Formats: sequence, structure tokens, C-alpha cells
Amino acid sequence: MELLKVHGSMNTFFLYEGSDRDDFPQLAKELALLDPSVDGLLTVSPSSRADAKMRVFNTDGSEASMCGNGLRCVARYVCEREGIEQAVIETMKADLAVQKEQEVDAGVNMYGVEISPVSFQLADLPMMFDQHTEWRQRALPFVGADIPFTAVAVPNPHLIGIVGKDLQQDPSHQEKWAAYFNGDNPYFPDGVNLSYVTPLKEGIFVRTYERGVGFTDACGTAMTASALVSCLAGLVPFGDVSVFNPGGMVNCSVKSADGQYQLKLSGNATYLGVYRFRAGTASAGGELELMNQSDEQPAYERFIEKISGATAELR
Ligand SMILES: N[C@H](CCC[C@H](N)C(=O)O)C(=O)O
Repeated sequence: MELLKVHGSMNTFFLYEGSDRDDFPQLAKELALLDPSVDGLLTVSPSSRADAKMRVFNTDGSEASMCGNGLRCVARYVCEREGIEQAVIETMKADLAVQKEQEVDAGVNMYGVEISPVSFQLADLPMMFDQHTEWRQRALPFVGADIPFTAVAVPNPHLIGIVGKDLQQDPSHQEKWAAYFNGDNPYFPDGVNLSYVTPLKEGIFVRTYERGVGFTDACGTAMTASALVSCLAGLVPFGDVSVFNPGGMVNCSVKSADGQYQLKLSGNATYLGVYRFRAGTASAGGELELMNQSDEQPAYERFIEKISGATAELR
């Protein structure tokens, strides 16, 4: 089986193109064991109503309804396959518009993707806490810190906390609660992606502990949800929000009209290489072989170097 290794903001995936299979969860788990640098599996298959269908599987084998960084990589793959610059990608809960965007840094392919639908209804995560139907910019009594949290589905589930520099420098608080919310707990029966957000002079910084994966360098839906929450909290103006993360930086466009939100995530879609995968058998383990390494990563690293000053205030 041929696989393409890709990343958006260093959120790294294997991308498989072919018809839907029942063993995608197992494949995601096996690939993560063979290459611990990946955060999941993206699959691209035919769609009856869009240019292609994307599914996303976390490294624990669980399927999510959406993946923002992954959708940028799928957008590039489908646009280049079809020779187009705009496309529609079918995802679990919505058909989303994607488009090629202007290269900001030489050699860094840029794509913009729609993030939708958005819901603050706790039932849409799901989150269960007493009789509450929403939870917006309020400390959670059972967490016991004075962190204003917001629960939002985009449509995968996110809990976003606004924190100071101290909780960014020491991720143990975030790790403790993320592990709890993704284990046996009464609040998030399907788990949740937990992000801690800190305002910067230029935009915001987001670190995410992803459901089904753990800490990643970036989580596209979390960065977009965090940009929306930051606009609603008045931390940054609505419009284009620069979102920094351990894996780089993206631009999130946040527009609001009559209580409806239009969200767009723009950032890199980088190819790392083509791999051949042979599944394991009873007598031999699986094998992953690099067939052709791409030459795109140095350009992305130059981009990271260029923006590193923006987060100096957190160090
Ligand atoms: N861990 C997420 C799926 C991957 C999302 C993330 N990689 C992104 O870029 O949005 C979840 O279980 O909802």
C-alpha cells in the first residue's frame, strides 16, 4: 500500500487514497506504532457529491468528524490530482470549501479550508455538566482554577481555556485534565480536545492535547476554535487572527453575522515523502519503507525560523 506523509503546522499524517475500508482504525494504530511522528491517518476516497471524501483517524484508531490541518493537506492532494485550485471536500458532518492560496514563503504550499459547522450547544460535543446547555468563558468548578473555559464543536469537540504564560510554560496542568477528560469521566463521554490559549502582542498562542492522540504540534480545528473564542472574549478583533503553536503559525479568519460564524483556516500543506506499507502478519510485523523523500521541509523550517520571534514573550 502506498502512503503520502504530509503535515499542516507539523501536525503530521499518513494520507491514503483509495476506496473506504473497514480496517482504517487498525491501520491508523499500526502506522503510529511504526512511525511515532505521525498524529493520525487521513483517507481520501470518492464522493457522490463532492470532489472527494476525507476521513480522519487518530493514532488510537478513533475516527473524528473533522481535522483542520489534515483538510489542508487533503485539499492540496485533491486540487493537484484534479488540476484545480478550488474544491469541495465531503467530511463527516459537512461538505467544505477548500482552495489553494498565495505562497507567503517560497516553497511553502498554502491552502485555506472552511471550518464548519460550529456549535456552542453542549449536546453537540457532547459535554454533560448539570443542566447546562452551553459553557462559555466561565471557570469550571470541578477544575478548580480560575481559567475561563469555553466548550465548542467545530464540529469535533473542543474545550478552550484562556491561560497565562505560566500554564504554557508548564503543560502538566493541561496534561492532567486532558488525560482525565479523555478517560473515564462524567463530563465528556466521547473525550475532548483540550486547548490552552494565551494572548500575544500579535495574535494568540495555542497548545492542544488532542483527543485520541495526546499533545500535538498543532490542531487545526482547535486553533480555529481558539481564534473564535478569543474574538468573542474580546482578546483579539474579529477578522484575520494569527494563531501560533509549537508547530508554526496559521491564519484563522473569524467572521460573525447574526450569531452565525464563518471560519476559515489558512496555512501550509507540506509533503514529506512517499512510503510503502506492508501490513503485519502472524509471523512478521508490519513494514514501512520510504520510497521517495520530498524536498519541501527545509522551506517550512525557514518559515518557522522567521516567525519564532512572535512567541518569544512566552519563553
Ligand atoms: N484529535 C481530533 C481529530 C484531529 C483534529 C486535528 N488534528 C486538527 O487538525 O483539527 C479529534 O479527535 O477530534
